[in-house]
Amino acid sequence: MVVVAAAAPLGSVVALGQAVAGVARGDRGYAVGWAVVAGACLLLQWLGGALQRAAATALGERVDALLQHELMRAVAAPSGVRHLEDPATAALVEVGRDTLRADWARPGRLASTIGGLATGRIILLASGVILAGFHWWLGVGLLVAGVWAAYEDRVASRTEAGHHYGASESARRMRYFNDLGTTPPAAKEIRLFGLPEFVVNRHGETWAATMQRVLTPAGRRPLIATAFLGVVVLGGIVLVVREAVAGRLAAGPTATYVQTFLVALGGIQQSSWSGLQTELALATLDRYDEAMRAIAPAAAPAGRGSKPATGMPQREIALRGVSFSYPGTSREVLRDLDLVIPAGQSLAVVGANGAGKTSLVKLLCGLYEPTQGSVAIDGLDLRELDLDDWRRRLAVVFQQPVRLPMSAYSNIRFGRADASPDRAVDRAGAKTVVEALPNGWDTVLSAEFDGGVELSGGEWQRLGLARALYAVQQGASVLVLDEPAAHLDARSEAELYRRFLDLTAGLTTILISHRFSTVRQASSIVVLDEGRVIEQGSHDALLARDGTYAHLFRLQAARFDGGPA
Ligand SMILES: Nc1ncnc2c1ncn2[C@@H]1O[C@H](COP(=O)(O)OP(=O)(O)OP(=O)(O)O)[C@@H](O)[C@H]1O
Repeated sequence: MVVVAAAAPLGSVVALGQAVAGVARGDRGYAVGWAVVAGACLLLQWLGGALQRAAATALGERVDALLQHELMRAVAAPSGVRHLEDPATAALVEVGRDTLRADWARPGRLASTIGGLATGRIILLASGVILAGFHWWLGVGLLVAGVWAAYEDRVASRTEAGHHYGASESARRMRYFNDLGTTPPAAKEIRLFGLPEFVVNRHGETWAATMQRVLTPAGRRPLIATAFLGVVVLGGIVLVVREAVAGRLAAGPTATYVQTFLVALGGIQQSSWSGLQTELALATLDRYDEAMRAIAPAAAPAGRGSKPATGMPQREIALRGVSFSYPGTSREVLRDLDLVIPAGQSLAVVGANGAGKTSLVKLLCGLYEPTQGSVAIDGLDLRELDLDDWRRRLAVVFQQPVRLPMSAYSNIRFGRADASPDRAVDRAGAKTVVEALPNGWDTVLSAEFDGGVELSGGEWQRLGLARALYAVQQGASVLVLDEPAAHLDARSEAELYRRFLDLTAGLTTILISHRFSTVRQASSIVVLDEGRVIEQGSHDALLARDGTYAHLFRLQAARFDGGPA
């Protein structure tokens, strides 16, 4: 198709030259015949172009989708989330992901840009050969001018691609301000705090700063190359016309040579545009490779375990000497922490904001590994266990349960085997939520989709609890509840407390909560302070000890009773 795309315009030039020669000679048949050939060439050029575009689009879309999938797979492969929080890797992944979507830099464009580049180059070469038939040095001159212009274009394109990536940090900031100003999540606060103007201005300032770098003035060399090309083309045309006027060149070849200059210019322009797009797409591929290389080590950490976690925990979950810092930070959020959670019992974890409660749960789920010490299940280090198998034993409700923009049923089932969700929903107190959905279990839980609905924070939390109880129904035996009542209304919260022992019976339960009315029902309670266990015992034992727990408990009780307990 590339050859057709290049040959057709040149064929029409030669054919038109012959047609003009026929007209000059008064040979009607000859002229009409070649005019038809020229028309056929132009038609072929149009048809070839359309086919080439269609094929390139189909191929390009496939290439882009494949790259997207590979990137998603690579990002999802690591069993932990550490790689997503390393700023350098996260930035690379984001650049890779964004540019795979950005129309101007999609690698799939290579399918058409390489074709355009090749077509332009063939046209230039063939034009040089045709013009060499007039004067060999004119053909060579055109080739030299075209190659030089193409080279300068390529250098400029590379610089431009570099600028685009160099500016990716500010591009991200621009998108952030754009989202702040135009999407629902921030809309309320932005207006209430009188910030719309501020957001628009910050977007504008970031744009101006970015453009200052991107739109650098062209150097002198590209200008000289363009001027040289102009001299060759204009000078060549003048020369051809002068020879014709002097009677040394017939009408046919005159028409052919003049048109050849114009077709050659079109070819150079096509190479130039396709070259820029090619450089941008290649730069995206470079970034993509870099991102894939950066994630690769996280996907296969040395010595990842494979021992089955079937039936675990039978005895206990034990954290021994555990210290932990988040990637890229030096602050220890857990410090030399020792904690044993007996199987089949409930443990409540309390402590001030930022004490490390959720971080402890993340270690338990194997989302991060301790910086020091170990998390062991029935005496086996978590690093030796098959993590997927261990996670099937867990039913976790995080503070903000993930909200899938899918059916209510998918939100409950969440990767587990098919079964009736009714019992789990009933036990979680989420029955009224599901009953109110317009399409029942099939209702999509996002207003962004047709027929979808938006749930409140409390309704999502009840579904989150139902999701966890469904997982228990499917074989999970460790229930982790991180602030399960934070968004619940007073009645739902009271109901949850009332049924806490029923919901957690026989399960190893870890409950994180600031609400002492739930906490007190756990078999054992630990108080965390700055990443350490400072108190542990039953509710009564901790009250009798009259330490931090007793103090916090009385403080909360006083709020409800209207005076100190
Ligand atoms: N992804 C993260 N990267 C860096 N630091 C983090 C990250 N997540 C949490 N932290 C820090 O770790 C500390 C402990 O956080 P954690 O979420 O474990 O506290 P918490 O006890 O659950 O608090 P809360 O009661 O407010 O939920 C906090 O100081 C927090 O800033």
